[in-house]
Amino acid sequence: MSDILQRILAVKAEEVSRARQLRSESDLRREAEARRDVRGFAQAIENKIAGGSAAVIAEIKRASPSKGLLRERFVPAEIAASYAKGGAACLSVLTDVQFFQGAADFLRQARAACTLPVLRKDFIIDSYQVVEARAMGADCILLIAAALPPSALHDLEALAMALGMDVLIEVHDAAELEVALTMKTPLLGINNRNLRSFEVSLQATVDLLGSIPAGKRVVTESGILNRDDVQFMRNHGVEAFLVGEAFMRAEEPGTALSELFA
Ligand SMILES: O=C(O)c1ccccc1NCC(=O)[C@H](O)[C@H](O)COP(=O)(O)O
Repeated sequence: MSDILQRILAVKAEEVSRARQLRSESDLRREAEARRDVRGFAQAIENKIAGGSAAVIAEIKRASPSKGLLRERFVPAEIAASYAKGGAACLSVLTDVQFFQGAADFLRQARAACTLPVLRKDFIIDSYQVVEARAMGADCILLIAAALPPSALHDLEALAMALGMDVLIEVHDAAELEVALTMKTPLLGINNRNLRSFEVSLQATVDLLGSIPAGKRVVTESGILNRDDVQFMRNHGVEAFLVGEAFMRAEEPGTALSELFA
C-alpha cells in the first residue's frame, strides 16, 4: 500500500504528461520569460524580520488530505487581501486540484488582489511545472526533498532561479536536510508534518535547528495553531512561519494572522 506522498507524486507524473500534450514546454517557457513581474519572496521575508516582526507565509488552502475541507466560503482574492491587511510577508497558494481542491486560477486571483510575493504550493517533480509556475505568476516554488533525488532538486532549483523565482526547499528529517544544505537557496522549510503518515510534531523543527549553518533562513511549516506554538518557535530563534489551517478556519484570515503573531 503506497503512502499519500507516493500517490500524489504518481498523479503529478500523469498530470505533467497530459499537460505536455496540450502545450509544449518551450511554448510555455516563452510565456514565462515574457513576464517581468517577479516579486522578491525571500527578500520580503528578510524585510519583515529586519523590521522586528515574524515573517508569515500565509497559506490559501481550501482542503487537505489530512483534514478534508477547511473552508466553505473560499474566495482567494478576498483571502489574499485580508492576509495583506493582517501583515503577511508572503502568500502560499495550493494549486494542486485532486488532493487539495486547489487551482492555478486561485494563485492568479490571489496575486492580482495584493502586492505580496506568492509561492506556488504544489508537488513539483518536473521542469514543466517550474516553467508553468512562473507563467501563472508564481514568485517562488516549493521543492520537497522527500519527492526527488538530489540531482533533480538541483536542476529544478537552477531552472527556477534562471526564471527569477526563489525556491523554498522543504525537509522533514536529518537525511533530507543533508541534501537540502547542498542547494543554493537560503530558504529552508522544515515541515512539522510527516507527509507519509500525517503525524505533526513541532519538535521536528527544533530537532534540526542545531544542524543548520548561518546563511539559511528556517521556515517552520505546519501545525502552528495557537500563540503557544508561535512562542515555542520564537523561543528557539525561529522567525519565519508557514501557516495554513489556523487561518483557513477563521472567519477573517488576516485578523487571525495579526492576532496569532501580535
Ligand atoms: O496538509 C496535509 O494534509 C498534507 C498532506 C500531504 C502532503 C502535504 C500536506 N500539506 C502541505 C503542508 O505542508 C501544509 O499545507 C502547510 O505546511 C501548512 O500547514 P498547516 O498550517 O498545518 O495547514
